[in-house]
Amino acid sequence: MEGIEERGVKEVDYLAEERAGAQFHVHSMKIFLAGGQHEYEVSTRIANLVANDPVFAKEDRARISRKELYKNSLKKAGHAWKIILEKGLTEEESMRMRAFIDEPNYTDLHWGMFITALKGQATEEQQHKWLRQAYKLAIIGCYAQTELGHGSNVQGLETTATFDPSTDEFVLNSPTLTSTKWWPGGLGKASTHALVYARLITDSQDYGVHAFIAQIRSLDDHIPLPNVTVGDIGVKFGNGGYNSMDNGLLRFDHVRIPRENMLMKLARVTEQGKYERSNKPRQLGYGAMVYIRQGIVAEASVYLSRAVTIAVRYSAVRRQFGGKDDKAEVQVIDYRTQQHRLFPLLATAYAYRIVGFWMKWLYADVTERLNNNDFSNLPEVHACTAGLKSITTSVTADGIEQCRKLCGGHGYLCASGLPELYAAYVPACTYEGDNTILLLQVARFLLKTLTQVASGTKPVGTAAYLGNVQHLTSVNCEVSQGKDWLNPSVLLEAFEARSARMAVACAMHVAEAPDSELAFEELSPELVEAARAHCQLIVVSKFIEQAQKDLPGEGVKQQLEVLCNLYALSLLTTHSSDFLATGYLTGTQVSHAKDQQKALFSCVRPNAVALVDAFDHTDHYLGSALGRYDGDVYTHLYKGAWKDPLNESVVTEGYHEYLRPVLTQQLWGPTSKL
Ligand SMILES: CCCCCCCCCCCCCCCCCCC/C=C/C(=O)SCCNC(=O)CCNC(=O)[C@H](O)C(C)(C)COP(=O)(O)OP(=O)(O)OC[C@H]1O[C@@H](n2cnc3c(N)ncnc32)[C@H](O)[C@@H]1OP(=O)(O)O
Ligand SMILES: Cc1cc2nc3c(=O)[nH]c(=O)nc-3n(C[C@H](O)[C@H](O)[C@H](O)COP(=O)(O)OP(=O)(O)OC[C@H]3O[C@@H](n4cnc5c(N)ncnc54)[C@H](O)[C@@H]3O)c2cc1C
Repeated sequence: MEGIEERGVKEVDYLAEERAGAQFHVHSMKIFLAGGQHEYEVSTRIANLVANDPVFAKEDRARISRKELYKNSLKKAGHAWKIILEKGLTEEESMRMRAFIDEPNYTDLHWGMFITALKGQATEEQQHKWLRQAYKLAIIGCYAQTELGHGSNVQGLETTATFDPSTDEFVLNSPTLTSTKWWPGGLGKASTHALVYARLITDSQDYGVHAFIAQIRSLDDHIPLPNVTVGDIGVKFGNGGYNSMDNGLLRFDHVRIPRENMLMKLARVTEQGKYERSNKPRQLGYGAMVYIRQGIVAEASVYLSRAVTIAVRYSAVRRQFGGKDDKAEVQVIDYRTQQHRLFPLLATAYAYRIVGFWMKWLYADVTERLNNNDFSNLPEVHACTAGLKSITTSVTADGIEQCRKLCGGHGYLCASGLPELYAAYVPACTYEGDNTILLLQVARFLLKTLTQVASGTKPVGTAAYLGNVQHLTSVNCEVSQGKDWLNPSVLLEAFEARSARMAVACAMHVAEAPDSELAFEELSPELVEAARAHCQLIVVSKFIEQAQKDLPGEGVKQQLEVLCNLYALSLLTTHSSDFLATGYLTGTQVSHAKDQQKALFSCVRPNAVALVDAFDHTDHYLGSALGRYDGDVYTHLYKGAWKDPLNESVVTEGYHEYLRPVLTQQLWGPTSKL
C-alpha cells in the first residue's frame, strides 16, 4: 500500500470498544431480524456463498461502461442459475441469493412479475403450458404494461389486441408512438416473451386492458421476430445503480398470436369472438403488482439498514473537533445533531423490518382467501400494499441520501457504497406505482371506508380504528410530562386520532362539494397527507404490537421498546403540524415529545453500533469502505483510491495533447491539438 506507513496512519479499531458497550444480546437480535433461526442460518450461508464467489464481485460497478455492466449482469445471473441447479437450492435460498448478488437483472421480472402474473391470471391449462417452460428458464419473460404515453393510468394504455375469428388469433398492434411499450425490465435485450397488456377488441368493441403472452425473440438465435421492434431505452440515473437492467421498448406491427395466448382466468374470448367475464373481480388482474409491492415493503428495511449501518459505523469512527488536553477528538456520533438525523433512521429500519414481516403474513393470508373465493379484504390489502410501498420507499430513498450526507465528504465517494445504493433504490419510488398515485389510492379507500362507517358497516383490519371515529375526533390527549409518551396506548391513540381527524376532514369536504371528483382533485394534497398519516399509523401499531411481545435474548425486548418509542416520537415531532392542526395535541405536549425523544437518543447511543451489527450485513454486501465491520475506514479509502483507473498511469493520458500546451503556453503552436 503506497505511502501509508510514511504518513504515520495507524490501524485503530474504534468499533471494538463500541461493541463492548452494547447492552443486549446481539446474536438474539440477529435471529429476530432475520425472521427466525432457520432464516438466519439460510441468510448467513447464502451471504457467505455469494461473498466468496469472485463472479459476484462488485467493486468496479461504478467505473465500468454500461455495456460491460450489462454483460456482467448476464454473467452473474447465469452463474447464479447454475449454482441454483447444481446445488438444488430451494426457492427461499434462491431468493436470498438474488438479494445478496445485489444487482438488478432480467430474472427479477421473470420470477417476480411474469411468473406471478401467469399464476394469477392464466387458466390451469395455460399455466401447464407456459409455467413449465418459465420455471426452467427455457423462456424468459417480462412484464410489458407501461407505455411511452401511459404508466400510472393503466386503463389509458393504447396497444391493441384485436380478435380475428377467421384465423382464431389476436392481432397485436402499436397504433401510435405513445403506445410503444417503454420501461419493462428485461425486455430490452434478454426476454424471449412478454406479458403484454393491451386493449382487447372483439366484434368491434373495446373491452379494456387485458394480458396476452407474446413471443418477441427467436428461441434459436434471439433475433426479434418479424414485425416486432425491440431494444433498450438507454442509460438511467447514476453510475451502476439500475443500469444493469435492460429496461426496454417494444412495438408490434400487426403481430398475430393464437387466441390461447390471452390469459383467460378472469375473462375469455370464445372461438366465435364472444367476450365472457368470470365472476371474479377484475382487479385480480393487478395481482402481480400487489405481490411485488408487498415484496418492496419487505425489502425497504434491507436497503435502509445498509445505509444506516454504513453511517452509524462511520460516525463512530470519524472524529472532529474537541481534541484538547491529550483527549481524543469527539466521535461525530456523539453530536446531538448527528444523533437527531441518524437515530430516527435506525429506528425506522427496525420498524420497516417488522412491518415487512407483517406484510408477508398479510399477503399469505389474502392469497389463501382468494383461493377460497373470498375477495372481501382485497380493497384493504390493496390499500395497505400500495400505501406502505409508497411511504417505505420514499423514506428509505431519502434516508439513504441523508446517510450519505451524514458521512460528510467521504459519503460522496462511490467507495462509501452510498451513491450506488441510492441510484439502485430511488426508482422504487416510481416503479410499481408512482408514490403519490399510490397514496391517492389509499385516500380513496379511506373515504369509502368512512362512508361505509356512516352507514353502519364495521371496518376491519388496519382500518378498524375508523369504527371508533366518534371517540377519536372528540378525545383530548392526556400527556402532561415527557415520560407519558412512553405509554404505548398513549402513542397509539395519538396516531389514530391524527389519522382519523385528517381523513374525516377530507371526507366532509368532499361530501359537501357539488362535484365530488372535482373536490377530490382540489383536495388531493390534503388527501395524500391523510393517507400518509394512515400508513404511518399502520407501521407504528405493528411496531408497538411487536415491542410488547416477549423475545429471547437479554435486553432485546428493551432495545425494541426504545426504538419503537423513538420511531413513533420522531414521526410525531416531524409531523407535529398535523397533530397540532387537528387539535389533538397542544404545543406543550409536542415539546414533551421532543424532550422524550432526546432522552431516547441517549439510550440508543451506547447500543448504536451493536444495533446495526444485528442487521448482519457482510462487508461484501455493504460494499463500503466507510461501513466496514472492522471500522478500518481510512486504510481502505486510501487503498481504494489507488485502484482507480485514473491512477494507473503516473502522468495522465491527455497530458501531451491537452495539458502540456496549456502549461507551456503553446496553445496556438503548430503541434497543439486544442
Ligand atoms: C439471479 C438468479 C436468481 C434466481 C431466483 C431469483 C428470484 C427472484 C425473485 C424476484 C423478486 C422480485 C424482485 C422485485 C424487483 C422489482 C422490480 C420492479 C420493476 C417494476 C415493474 C413495474 O413498474 S410494473 C408496472 C407498474 N405499474 C403501476 O403500478 C401502475 C400504477 N397504476 C395502477 O396501479 C392503477 O391503474 C391505479 C391504482 C392508479 C388505478 O387507476 P384507475 O382508477 O384508473 O383504475 P381502475 O379503474 O382499473 O381500478 C380502480 C379500482 O380498482 C382498485 N384497485 C386498483 N389497483 C388495485 C390492486 N392492485 N388490487 C386491488 N384493487 C385495486 C381501486 O381501488 C378501485 O377500486 P374501486 O372499488 O372501484 O374504488
Ligand atoms: C426503473 C424502472 C423500472 C420499471 N419497470 C417496469 C416494468 O418492468 N414493467 C412496466 O410495465 N413498467 C415498468 N416501469 C414503469 C413504471 O411502473 C411507471 O413509470 C410508473 O408506474 C409511473 O408511471 P408514469 O411513468 O406514467 O408516471 P406519470 O403517471 O406520468 O407520473 C408523472 C407525474 O405525474 C403525477 N401524476 C400522474 N397522474 C396523476 C394524478 N391522477 N393525480 C396526481 N398526480 C398525478 C405523478 O405523481 C408524477 O409526479 C418501470 C419504471 C422504472 C423507473
